[in-house]
Formats: sequence, C-alpha cells, structure tokens
Amino acid sequence: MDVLMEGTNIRKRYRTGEVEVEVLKGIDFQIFQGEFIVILGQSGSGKTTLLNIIGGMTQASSGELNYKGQPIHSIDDQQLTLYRRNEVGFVFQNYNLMPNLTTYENVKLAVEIAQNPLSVSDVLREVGIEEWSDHFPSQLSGGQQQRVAIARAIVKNPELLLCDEPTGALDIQTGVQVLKALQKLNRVYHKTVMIITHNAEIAKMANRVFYLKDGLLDCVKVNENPLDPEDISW
Ligand SMILES: Nc1ncnc2c1ncn2[C@@H]1O[C@H](COP(=O)(O)OP(=O)(O)OP(=O)(O)O)[C@@H](O)[C@H]1O
Repeated sequence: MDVLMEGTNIRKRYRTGEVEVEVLKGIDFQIFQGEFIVILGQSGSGKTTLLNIIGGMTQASSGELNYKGQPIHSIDDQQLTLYRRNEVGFVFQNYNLMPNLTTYENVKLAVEIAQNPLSVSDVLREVGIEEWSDHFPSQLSGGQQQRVAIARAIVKNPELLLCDEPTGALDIQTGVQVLKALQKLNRVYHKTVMIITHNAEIAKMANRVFYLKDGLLDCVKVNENPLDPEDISW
C-alpha cells in the first residue's frame, strides 16, 4: 500500500502562563492510503492533538509531517487551509450541522468549496440517509445527524476522513449504523479513515490500531481480519 502520510518525531507543546507542557513527546507513524485506523488511549494521552495535527487544524511544535511526499510541517497558513479544505474531512462527536438547513442543503454546502466533489445524492445513499434529504437536523435522530455530518465531510472528496469520537454520543444500534457508514466509505470510495474512540471494541474494525499513552505511540497493532460493525458488541 502507498504511504499517504508519514510523521517523524512529532512533538506538541502547550504553554499556559509560565508552564509549558509537552503533550506529544516524539511520535513516529505512517498512514497508508485506504487504511481504516482506530486511535485508542486514555483521556489526555494526546489523541485529539495528534488527529488535529494530521488534519492541519494545529501545527506540531517540532517534527516532520509529510503528506503524499510533500512536507506540511513547514507550509504557510494559506497552503495549510488548502490542505485542510481539499484533502481532509472532519467528523466530530457533536455533529455541528446547520440547524436551518435540510440534510441535502447541509451536505451541498460543503460542495461549494470543493475542487472535485462527489455527487450529494450518491453520498446520501451510501450513508443510508437519502430518505431524510428534506428533513432538518431537529427532525433527525443522533445517528441520522451523524451520518449527515459524515456525508458532509466526504462529499468534498477528501483523501482522509478524520473522526473524533463519532459514536461517543450514540447508543449501540445507532453507533453501529454510523460505523457501517464509515466502513462503506472506506471500502466504496477507498478513503483513508481514522477514528478516535474510547471504545476498544471498535478497534476490531480497524486495519491497524494506534495505542497512545502519555503523549507517545505506545504500540501499533495490525488486525489481520477486521470485523464488520454488526459483529462488534459493546
Ligand atoms: N489548547 C491547549 N492548551 C493547553 N493544553 C492543551 C490544549 N489542548 C490540549 N491540551 C492538553 O493536552 C493534553 C492532551 O489532550 P488531548 O485532547 O489531545 O487528549 P485526548 O487523548 O484526546 O483526551 P480525551 O480522550 O479526553 O479527549 C491534555 O492534557 C490537554 O489538557
């Protein structure tokens, strides 16, 4: 598989007043094109910080980050904005949908800023929410809203789909639907998916699992036989 991204000695320090804290302490990793990666680790271990650096939301304090062979640790804000816009889709725990727009309109909005978008109807069908196209977020369940958020993230046709606790607010059944949608996009569109979760069961879906501990990548586990979301219980 092709290497999509490579991080070398990634460090992140935050300064609060006089105190400087290093929350990522030198992380080396590779992400292969088309992989499904789950990031596990205790609260405060640095999962969100790492995902935000990978997605260009935050710059590392030091280290090298190469995307498709190009350095993105040293690019300016304008180039970083283009990287985020064209290459990365984000999904958060709290869906962040526009309340006054329908499902279709929420997803269509992302198309406006995309270079090479996918079809809104196709994506709504793939994530299983086409029948709710004309509904507003308040008329949808949590799982449906999260699938709208996933559709909005993927319709831009990004290479990388980064998800921070996408099932954190959902019950098991709706969580499974959301994970099925993510797995389908990974398989149908060959998108590289990274999910942060506190739920170790979800790691059974992944090709590889990154275990973070105290700001370090403690270990990376390869799953020879990733499970379907229906076969996971939690
Ligand atoms: N902007 C910031 N300024 C100062 N400290 C920060 C900032 N963002 C994160 N931190 C600190 O960095 C550490 C790692 O945070 P991070 O959110 O990456 O962890 P996490 O593993 O995602 O945790 P959780 O599972 O609770 O979401 C925490 O101690 C946090 O308080």
